[in-house]
Amino acid sequence: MLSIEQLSVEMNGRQLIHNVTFPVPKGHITSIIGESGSGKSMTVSAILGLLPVHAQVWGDILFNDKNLVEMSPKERVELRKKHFFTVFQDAANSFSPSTKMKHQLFIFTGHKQGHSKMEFYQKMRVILQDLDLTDDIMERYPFELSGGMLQRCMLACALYTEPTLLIADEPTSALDMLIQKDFIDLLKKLNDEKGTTILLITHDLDIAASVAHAVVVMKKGEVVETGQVSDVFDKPQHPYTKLLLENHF
Ligand SMILES: Nc1ncnc2c1ncn2[C@@H]1O[C@H](COP(=O)(O)OP(=O)(O)OP(=O)(O)O)[C@@H](O)[C@H]1O
Repeated sequence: MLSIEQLSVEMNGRQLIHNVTFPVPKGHITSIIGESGSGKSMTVSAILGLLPVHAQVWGDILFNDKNLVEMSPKERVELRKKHFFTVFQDAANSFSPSTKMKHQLFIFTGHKQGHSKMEFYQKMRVILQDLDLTDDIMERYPFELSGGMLQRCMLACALYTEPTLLIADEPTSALDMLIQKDFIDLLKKLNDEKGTTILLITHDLDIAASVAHAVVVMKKGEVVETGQVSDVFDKPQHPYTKLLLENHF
């Protein structure tokens, strides 16, 4: 599905990502973990083609055997629209404050897929219900909804569009503990029921342990360890992973 190979990123003469290699297998949840500044978000920006124009990138980002690094910006936007869906830390920033949710949800989903408004309403209503969101949120503005509700709206878009790859970058960091668990359960459900491949970026080891199949441990722009969650968490090999786990559990 997605394979990151020998990826390096340099900005302003500083190498921020060093020869990063890891797979994101189809149908699995892969979690990138590591402390703040370890390069998790930078790696995601490289995958999404959202690095600043002055960034230099080496290596390969292979998606279904196509190398994203070699694509034109236009081809990358097309591929991203068609196959990827991204949930960021603060959903409030993903929605425009002055537009009702129904218009924004339509733009993120039905419009992208060429559906009529009627088709969109029919499909979205069922999805919202499934996520314990009532219809009336469609008539609300983002500021009238809680952070948890907005994150669920983002997931509703993912459920609607059924992306090949869902990238969730610290999706629960802005949510309180109880809602975090609900959201993670929903991610798990999306993976279990739809087989959606998920790349989950989190600094929260409990979350990675509870939901991911595989983990990628990053430190200072490098991958220090990768493997199945049970292997890495039960028998960490790298001293940095051991330290992370010791300081956590
Ligand atoms: N736009 C930028 N220009 C230059 N350096 C940057 C930029 N964004 C991030 N960095 C640097 O790149 C390195 C990796 O940062 P990154 O944001 O990827 O870390 P992270 O693991 O996602 O951390 P966090 O969990 O705090 O978001 C850090 O040293 C950071 O200071």
